[in-house]
Amino acid sequence: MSSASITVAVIKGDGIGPDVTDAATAAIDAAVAALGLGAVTYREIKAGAGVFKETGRDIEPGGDERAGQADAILLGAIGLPSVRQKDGTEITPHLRLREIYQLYAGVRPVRAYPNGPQRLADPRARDIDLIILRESTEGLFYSAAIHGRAEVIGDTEVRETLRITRATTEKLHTFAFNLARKRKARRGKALVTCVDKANVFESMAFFRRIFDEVAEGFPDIETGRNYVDAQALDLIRQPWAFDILVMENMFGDIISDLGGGLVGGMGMASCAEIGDDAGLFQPAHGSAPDIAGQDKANPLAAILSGGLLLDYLAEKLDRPELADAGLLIDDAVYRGFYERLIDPMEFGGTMGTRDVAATVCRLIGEPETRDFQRNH
Ligand SMILES: NC(=O)C1=CN([C@@H]2O[C@H](COP(=O)(O)OP(=O)(O)OC[C@H]3O[C@@H](n4cnc5c(N)ncnc54)[C@H](O)[C@@H]3O)[C@@H](O)[C@H]2O)C=CC1
Ligand SMILES: CC(C)CC(=O)C(=O)O
Ligand SMILES: [Mg+2]
Repeated sequence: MSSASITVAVIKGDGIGPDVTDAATAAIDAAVAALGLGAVTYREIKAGAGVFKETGRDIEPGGDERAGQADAILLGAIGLPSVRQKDGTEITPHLRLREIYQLYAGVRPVRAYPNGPQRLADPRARDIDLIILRESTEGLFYSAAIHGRAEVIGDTEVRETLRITRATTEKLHTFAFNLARKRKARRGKALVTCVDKANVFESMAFFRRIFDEVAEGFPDIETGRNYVDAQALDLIRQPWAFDILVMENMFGDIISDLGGGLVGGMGMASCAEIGDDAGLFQPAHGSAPDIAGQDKANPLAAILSGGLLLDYLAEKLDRPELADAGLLIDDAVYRGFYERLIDPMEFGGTMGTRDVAATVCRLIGEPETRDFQRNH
């Protein structure tokens, strides 16, 4: 078993970003320590609205490059509504990182835990376990990734481009079907639904056509097609009926917050952004300025993103034991809810950021946590 050091670039960012990032690194450390897998080296990179306010740059010099030199990138949250560019938009170096490293596959799990937070009264909502797969480099975010890409016509009109390319869309759908095969091996079933607006937009008809083409290569996986407006309805009406939802960038952004809300709130919304050579892991939520600095943020989205990071490194570094460390984080969160040991303030509970993080880390270190969810 290799115990070569793992290097993770850490961008804590703004608002609650630093607090939830500290929680994620603590959980990662606890998981690798529990399995005796050696140490993780963290290299911090300063970026965000705070840095922009101080220096006029959204990331420290050389930060974009150094982020890509690590084995993976861990990010908290970036942005403050009070800090804006001259064009009126916020500070978004993370969009640029997605573009530079072509992190096209935004994996955003939406999962209900037993005794965990619920927003739907229907008992079937206990079975929610789906993945929003959000294309993360193009779509309607293409103009936003790099400032100045929008077409500004004096003070009378602004045009943004919705870009769908065959190359990225083929990779995205292939990623979706490969993920479906992995989930089928574990759960016995898999369904990939293409979520689009192919009734109206040519770009979306193209997105769906490529979905159909890629699907032909995966006859073992069930497929579905849904318009995004109907999908929003279905996610409230019968979210348990879905498995992997693959969609354009902007749709994925919006549907992700709906997904977080379904299983409690944004503090449950983890995220992996994966490209061919790099991966960035961050909660799907923002910097939550309304609760920043009060120890109120739920760190579970960041902690679960840390689990996704370890799972990613298992494959990237060819160290399968790191996937066990990732599962240990997942098992600890599962056990924490199952045994009612985790009670975040986000859901009216008593536990602040540090308390939730400490509880998860303690559970990670207890032998009975191993394989907990598979035994329950
Ligand atoms: N990936 C990123 O770094 C993102 C950054 N942002 C930025 O964050 C700032 C705030 O944006 P908002 O639209 O308010 O979205 P937000 O996700 O920060 O907050 C939305 C709501 O969810 C709550 N919330 C979010 N995360 C939480 C957590 N971990 N625990 C408990 N409650 C949580 C907040 O208190 C707020 O009520 C903006 O500057 C925005 O641009 C927004 C989304 C993603
Ligand atoms: C740049 C971010 C503010 C976009 C966003 O909301 C997200 O990535 O989920
Ligand atoms: Mg978002």
